[in-house]
Amino acid sequence: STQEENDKDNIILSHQWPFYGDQGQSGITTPPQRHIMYMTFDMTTPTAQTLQILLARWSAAIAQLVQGATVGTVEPSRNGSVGTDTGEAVGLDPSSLTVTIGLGPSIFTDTYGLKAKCPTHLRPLSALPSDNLQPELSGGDLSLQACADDPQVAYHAIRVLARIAKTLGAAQTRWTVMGFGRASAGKGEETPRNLFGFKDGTRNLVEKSDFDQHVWVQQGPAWEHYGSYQVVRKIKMNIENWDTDRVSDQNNIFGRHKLSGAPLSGTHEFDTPDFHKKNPDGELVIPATAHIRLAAHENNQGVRILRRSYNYTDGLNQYGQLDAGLLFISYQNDPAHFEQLQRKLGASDALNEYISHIGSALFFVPPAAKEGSYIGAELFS
Ligand SMILES: C=CC1=C(C)c2cc3[nH]c(cc4nc(cc5[nH]c(cc1n2)c(C)c5CCC(=O)O)C(CCC(=O)O)=C4C)c(C)c3C=C
Ligand SMILES: [Fe+2]
Repeated sequence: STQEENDKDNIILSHQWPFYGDQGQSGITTPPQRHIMYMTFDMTTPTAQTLQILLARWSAAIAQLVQGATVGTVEPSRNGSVGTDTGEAVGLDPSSLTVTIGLGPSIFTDTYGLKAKCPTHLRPLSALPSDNLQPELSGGDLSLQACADDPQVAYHAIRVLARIAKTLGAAQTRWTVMGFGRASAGKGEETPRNLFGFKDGTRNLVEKSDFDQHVWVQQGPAWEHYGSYQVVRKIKMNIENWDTDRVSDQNNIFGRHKLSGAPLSGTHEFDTPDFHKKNPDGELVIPATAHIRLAAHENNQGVRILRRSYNYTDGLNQYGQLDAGLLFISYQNDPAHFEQLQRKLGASDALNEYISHIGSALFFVPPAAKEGSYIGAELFS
């Protein structure tokens, strides 16, 4: 690659994103970093005050972490003391770290006196066709999405935040996924590939006007504005079977060409798909069951979602096959938008032969904290 490309890459890799702000939390419309450490938590306290302290401590810690700083002493001077920060990110730069906090439906119950504050559209996701969900990979009261260009920086962030939660007696870990090779592109980024070898994120949302229309909550109580709904699906991909399939068949499954990413109706990656085009035999060029036909906004009353997914691997399964897939994450201003798309995909997508949705959760991601405050502060006033 050219010197110019190297410079651009280095600038992106050493970036520092703000934690405090007036609009949405970082890690949503932020151009996807290379790695993710995603974790959910179950509350272990019935006390609203402990939840409040947890959100305040997490916020203060994240504000430090995104600057490449530790959350406290690594090597205390007093002999025999335990360090506050675990130390494995010392010497690594901020690496574009963002940590995004999500609140699950179960936070907004009488237990914490928060029933009346429940975000307008927050509730458990509906059961959807082709769901194969495992309870131990689903749900959670809180979520943390740490993304960074260095996996060790993302890992460290989650590790110290989980430790804070445990020390407070506030929350314990529930399920986690470590992901790599961002499977969606931000503005100006080249479209990356998922583990099926296809470009993923070609027709994703990248413009601010689209974020305002489809991603950020702009209605309802003022504190919800610039919040968003985070849908997470752990989707297992049957890689060995996929690899035995003819590429022409794979192209028909997505409705795009594998190498170029162009829609089957066009020649370049960013050509607009023509869903009406037929071949000389009168057959649809983008088949009726193609993934992009079923998911496109043109065929879904204009519904659009922001995808921010990552590839993951869990090593090998009990048969010695690759145990891997997509940690699908989407942001939208109403979870019903995701459900509308997945209801259709789950019923008819040709891709279903090769994938299985094994984990699922929904969280409300509150707006960013103002300097001096913390995420979710409005819940307690
Ligand atoms: C319910 C939402 C979606 C799920 C779940 C989903 C799973 C999934 N997708 C791929 C790979 C690709 N998806 C692509 C496009 C695409 N996918 C969704 C939604 C879901 N995908 C949308 C809304 C779109 C855009 C459709 C359009 O407007 O054209 C593509 C094509 C390239 C692109 O535009 O991103 C690929 C490839 C996998 C592998 C997967 C589950 C494992
Ligand atoms: Fe997709």
